[in-house]
Amino acid sequence: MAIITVDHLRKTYGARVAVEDVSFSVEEGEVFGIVGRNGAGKTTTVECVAGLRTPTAGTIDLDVGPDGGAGADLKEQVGVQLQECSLPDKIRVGEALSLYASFYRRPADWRALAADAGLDLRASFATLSGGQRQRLSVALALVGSPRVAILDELTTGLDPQARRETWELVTRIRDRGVTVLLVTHFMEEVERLCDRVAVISRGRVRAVDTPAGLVARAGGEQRLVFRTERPLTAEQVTGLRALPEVTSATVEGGDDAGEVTIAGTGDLLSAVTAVLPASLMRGLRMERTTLDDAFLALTDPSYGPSHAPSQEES
Ligand SMILES: Nc1ncnc2c1ncn2[C@@H]1O[C@H](COP(=O)(O)OP(=O)(O)OP(=O)(O)O)[C@@H](O)[C@H]1O
Repeated sequence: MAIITVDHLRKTYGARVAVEDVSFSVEEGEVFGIVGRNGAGKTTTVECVAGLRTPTAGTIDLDVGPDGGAGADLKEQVGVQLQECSLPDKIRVGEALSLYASFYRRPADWRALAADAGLDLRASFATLSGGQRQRLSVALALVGSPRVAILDELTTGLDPQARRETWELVTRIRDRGVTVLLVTHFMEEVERLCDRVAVISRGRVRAVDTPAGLVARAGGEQRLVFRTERPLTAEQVTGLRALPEVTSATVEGGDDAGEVTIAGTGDLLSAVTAVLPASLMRGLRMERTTLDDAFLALTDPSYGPSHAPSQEES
């Protein structure tokens, strides 16, 4: 069942079109990723979903409460962690959480949230590391017991250990049944956390799929690259190209130094070694299409931070 349905969302800031035409739906209980280059319109999209910005056109349906996710109910049912978590330096973790809890009719057990996020209730905000601040911002987003958590660029700037701890926290949130809308730049994060993902480029959705589905769309191909001691014979090349697993076989140079690249699908290595003994191959390596390749193929490199606005509008 879809808990969020975004239909032909458009958002402009004055003459600037931040989101041109975005549609997707998020199923209850999934981690749904929004990925795109800088300035693609990700934050604007999730801010519209959170009710923090008013769409210029299009609709957003949230199936989160008896009144369809409007007004006070929306604020209670959607927890938001936006890019920067900023609190007064001297406020303690426990004070921040209990203050936020007081805003809600049905607050979560904030002590348990802090424990789950590995936070010391007595620590002041100024003393927290980047990872601890991000985990505090997630705990603050969850303090109203929302059914949907929106997490925007949660792990940007974190070291690998802090990033992993934050990923584990997101996994636990999902395991508790909270639907997660996750904005990210990191394909590794998408692979680890997201059930499905929308790729946004220039304010439009280019694809909505599982991470594996996106890789498959980009070809999902494997490449075997190696050199041979002796040049391949014409029969060997013809035999390789005739294999059903092989989509192309190219030989560069054609002499002893020639590099052979065989692209294909399925059990490519077994198929190729049945025609060409592995003992003939030198420096064999296998390359695969990655989620990074898929992301780059789906997004437009000419759009980026250089399109930043000269002034803030709302
Ligand atoms: N308040 C605003 N006023 C004017 N323009 C804005 C405003 N907020 C965003 N924009 C512009 O709208 C476009 C989309 O911005 P948005 O922040 O949604 O992109 P993003 O994909 O989240 O980017 P990033 O990954 O850099 O955070 C950009 O060109 C941005 O400069």
